Amino acid sequence: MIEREFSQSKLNLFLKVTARRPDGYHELETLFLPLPYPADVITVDYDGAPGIRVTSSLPGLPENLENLAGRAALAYAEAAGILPSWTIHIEKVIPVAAGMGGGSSDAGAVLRRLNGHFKALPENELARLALTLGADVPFFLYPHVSVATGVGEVFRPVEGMVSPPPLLVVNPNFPVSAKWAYTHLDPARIGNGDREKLEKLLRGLREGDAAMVAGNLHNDLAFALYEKFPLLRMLRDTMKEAGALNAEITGSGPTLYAVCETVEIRRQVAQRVRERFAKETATVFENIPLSPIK
Ligand SMILES: C[C@](O)(CO)[C@H](O)COP(=O)(O)OP(=O)(O)OC[C@H]1O[C@@H](n2ccc(N)nc2=O)[C@H](O)[C@@H]1O
Ligand SMILES: Nc1ncnc2c1ncn2[C@@H]1O[C@H](COP(=O)(O)OP(=O)(O)OP(=O)(O)O)[C@@H](O)[C@H]1O
Repeated sequence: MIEREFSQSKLNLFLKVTARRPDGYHELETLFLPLPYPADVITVDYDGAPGIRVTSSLPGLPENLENLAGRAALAYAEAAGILPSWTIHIEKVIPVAAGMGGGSSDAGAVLRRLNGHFKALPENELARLALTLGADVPFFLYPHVSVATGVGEVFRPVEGMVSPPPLLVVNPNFPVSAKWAYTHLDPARIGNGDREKLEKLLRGLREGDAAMVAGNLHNDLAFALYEKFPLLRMLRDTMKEAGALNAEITGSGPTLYAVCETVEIRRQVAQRVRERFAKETATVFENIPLSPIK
């Protein structure tokens, strides 16, 4: 038997680092927006030889238990007391080490599918397991627009529908690890604040007010990235000059997203990026669905 599961990506439209914990991890307040595109597709074949195998469409991506999806499957089998005979394949579309949560999303999708299939673990146990795999994994168990605190695992759902403005995602084709981004965070930025910005951002999303969304984006991890990689400043400035209301880095980067007033402006911005940057330098994801998200 083969089952399929979608593995969405995410943007952090707001990311404030509020504290550094003794174990080196950081506490944050972040607004997660799940994106149905780009997304990976995961298939789980339950009828293979004993063991867990993970393959992917992307040459060079870690396989088997070195892949986060494989580690998720093993953690599930152990916690549920199941002898696995699973072959997992990842059709990789989400850029890797991009700040879009790709590996975390695959891991979350595997946990969701396996528990949908076996129904062996209660939700709180599944959430606990997810967190052992990475800070972003709990969000990807059931991706929904939410404000997260803790290390990203305590959720306050955003009430009602949100209507995100037209968004354009641009991935500069080089990787940045989350560890690098957190290590290079200026300690002076750590602390509470910008609450008002987050509230305005949420209001902008609920009211479908693109300018209010664009004016209240925030990412504490972005500053070091702009300083280290001038290409990111060039991409951001190009998108703004081409008509985007604003552009910012998501999560630990280096992917940027632009907030546009209309789909027509988004098209112009995408075209300008494609003209100015070779496709080897930047991948443009333009067709991000616009429908309201619950
Ligand atoms: C930047 C975000 O994507 C925002 O959603 C996440 O905070 C990163 O989550 P992630 O990639 O799942 O992170 P993990 O794989 O758990 O951790 C990778 C590294 O990032 C740093 N890290 C991660 C999450 C966090 N809240 N504080 C941290 O300091 C740690 O140095 C850790 O060693
Ligand atoms: N299924 C997977 N998909 C992507 N990367 C994976 C996967 N499994 C293991 N990895 C490894 O994990 C590292 C981080 O990749 P990932 O795409 O998850 O980063 P990211 O987009 O920055 O995630 P986040 O936003 O959660 O920090 C890469 O070096 C990659 O080799």
